[in-house]
Amino acid sequence: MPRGSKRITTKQHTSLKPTVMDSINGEALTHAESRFWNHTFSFINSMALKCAVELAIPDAIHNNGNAITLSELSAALSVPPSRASGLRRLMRLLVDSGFFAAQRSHHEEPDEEEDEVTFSLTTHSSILVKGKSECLSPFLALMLDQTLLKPWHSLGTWFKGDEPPTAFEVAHGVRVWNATGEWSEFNVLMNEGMESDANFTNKVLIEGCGELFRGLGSLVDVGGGTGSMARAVAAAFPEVKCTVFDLPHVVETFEASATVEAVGGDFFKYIPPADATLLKVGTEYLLHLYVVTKDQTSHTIMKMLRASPTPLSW
Ligand SMILES: C[S@@+](CC[C@H](N)C(=O)[O-])C[C@H]1O[C@@H](n2cnc3c(N)ncnc32)[C@H](O)[C@@H]1O
Repeated sequence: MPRGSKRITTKQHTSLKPTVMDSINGEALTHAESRFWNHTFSFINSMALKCAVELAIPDAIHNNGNAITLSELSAALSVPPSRASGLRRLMRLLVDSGFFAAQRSHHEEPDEEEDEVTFSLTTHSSILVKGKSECLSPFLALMLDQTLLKPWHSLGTWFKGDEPPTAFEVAHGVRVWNATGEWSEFNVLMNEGMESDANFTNKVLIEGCGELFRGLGSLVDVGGGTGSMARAVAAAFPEVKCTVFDLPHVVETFEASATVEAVGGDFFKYIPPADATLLKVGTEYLLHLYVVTKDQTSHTIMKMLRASPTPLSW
């Protein structure tokens, strides 16, 4: 025994207070391990979906009449034969998570041994087909882009200091809304991602609160991004003059119309006056959509339960 070290006798050992570990039986340990594995590798689900969107798999299935075999898919995506088994595994994973459906069909050829699987879209993947107004692919591309994933790797460091205020700044040395101003590709990714998300909430906004907008002369959407919501309000209520208010680099390419214009500025310093102010705010688990009318009454249009990464990482 090395000098200085102390032998722990059986007696000493058994006299130690029982720990949680002592009381975990084999079955519970197996559960704990499988929970641990599932949690540790849950990023695979996000990355597999990201890959499917990058390869445009939902579009390939849609363009093929919503039924495609693996070999047809490989051909449509120009995936070389050496990657065919990888593509099969990717599809299997996404079938498991409900993004695609798989149906086996028996070949009529007698020498064909394997059943061929036909993949089709499910409701979950139908919202990833590009070209439709309700398509969340740009949102996924934004949220799973390296720029927004890097802050998650800095979360531990962020917790250990008071500064800077966000994990995004720990990772990149700049605030997220300054980054969109400095990195043009990230600005496009952000604006397209946010717009695709807004296209989803527009319907609720228009159908859910028509009465609120009736009689208004003007409305300003604060942090309105590319103006998807303002345009939706203006289309449904042409008598409401809508202003999109956002940072100058976000609205610089905005195409104004008779009822929608854009103003660039910093909402901490100034907000253009209007009969009503529209604000979309995300918290940890809720998306809030507010309209504040001239008499300072705040109307909550929508509260949608959904997880948001912003309070932790941006
Ligand atoms: C999370 S995005 C929401 C965009 C849009 N409202 C939507 O729902 O899709 C937040 C928006 O606020 C804008 N923003 C951030 N800081 C701002 C500031 N200080 N002044 C004006 N706009 C700002 C960003 O450029 C971005 O477009």
